[in-house]
Amino acid sequence: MPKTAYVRTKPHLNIGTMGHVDHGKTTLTAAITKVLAERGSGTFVPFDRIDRAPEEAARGITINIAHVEYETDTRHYAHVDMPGHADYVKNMVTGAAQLDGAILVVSALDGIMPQTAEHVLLARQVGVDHIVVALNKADAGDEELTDLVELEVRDLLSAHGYGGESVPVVRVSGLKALEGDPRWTAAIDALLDAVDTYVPMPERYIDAPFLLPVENVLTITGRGTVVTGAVERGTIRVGDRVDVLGATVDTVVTGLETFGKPMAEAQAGDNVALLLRGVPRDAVRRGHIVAAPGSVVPSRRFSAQVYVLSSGEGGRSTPVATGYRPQFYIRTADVVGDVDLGERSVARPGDTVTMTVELGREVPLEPGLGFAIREGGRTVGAGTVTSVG
Ligand SMILES: Nc1nc2c(ncn2[C@@H]2O[C@H](COP(=O)(O)OP(=O)(O)OP(=O)(O)O)[C@@H](O)[C@H]2O)c(=O)[nH]1
Ligand SMILES: [Mg+2]
Repeated sequence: MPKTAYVRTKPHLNIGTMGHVDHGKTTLTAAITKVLAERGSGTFVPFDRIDRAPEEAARGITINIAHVEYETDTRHYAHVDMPGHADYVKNMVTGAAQLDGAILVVSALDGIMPQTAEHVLLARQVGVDHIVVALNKADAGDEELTDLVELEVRDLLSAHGYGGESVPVVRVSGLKALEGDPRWTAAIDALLDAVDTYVPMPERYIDAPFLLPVENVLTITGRGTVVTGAVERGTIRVGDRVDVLGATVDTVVTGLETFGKPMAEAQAGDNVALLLRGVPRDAVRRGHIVAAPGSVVPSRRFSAQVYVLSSGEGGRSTPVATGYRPQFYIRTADVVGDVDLGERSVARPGDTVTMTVELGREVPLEPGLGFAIREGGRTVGAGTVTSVG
């Protein structure tokens, strides 16, 4: 049976749930899909379908299972549920998830915990400009305590430049909404209204040459290799030629889908799967870039402005010096790089410094591109490319 095509009737945005382990991100994600499915504008995705490794669900030409899609009255959303897992935090810090807004989930029972603060800090650094707060587990929380947690969250957001007084804070219960309790399904509606109205539609660079950072690679027997990811800029159609940088091949897009539905044209902001003609499965990896032919030139050397996280923010407790060799997370790529701090030669935690970096391999770079610096599984710095070469 032919699949129903994706029809673009509403603006598309990418959002996600973030927050401390066990505060209820996945339960809330499932509850959102359930409430919207009952409204007739989406498919219910149960908890155990969201909360499993992408590899296990890599079936057909489809999107990374960490994403779910749904529609409100005014918008189409791709929603990525970010477990406290380091790999997903990594997606967030490199901007691979390309979040236009985020739902910060805070348990009303526990209040702000270390990852609540870490995620707010990272969101700020990667340019997520709008956060809506879900004070979850409000069914089990004491009202006065919940008021205190709300104050605490608003303060945290203000401290990171989010204007805590004006950020919508909605008291929800993912668990009770999943059970169909009308008081709490109404709270999910209120949360979605807050997202619809508070997170503005971002500018999309639809006219720029096509670029997609590869997040995941799959094989479909008999059809070929599929890459998935969010389109960073431009548009693409079946039959278009593309370069795969990293794999250094040129090929043709022979299939195009979003959330399992074929589409005629994908554009900046869309989460898509591209079927590539004649590209061997092991030639393409996460971190490679699919781009309009000749539109980007990869390089190894760049200068950047970098903020070195303080130990209180989860960063290092000791300075870094010229010769430091951490991992650079640039788009979906993870590349080792040699740091040169020039005359300054050392940078202490909490400092903002300029540096030049020599990467271990070439990647497409451009001024303004954000990246994270990680070492031993934790984020130690965040920066922006200022010049290339
Ligand atoms: N009382 C109550 N419990 C909840 C609610 N939402 C989630 N829980 C419980 O909290 C626990 C954690 O929920 P998850 O949804 O797995 O939390 P998470 O934030 O996705 O956790 P990680 O992905 O591991 O970071 C589970 O036992 C849920 O049943 C809620 O609204 N009320
Ligand atoms: Mg979870």
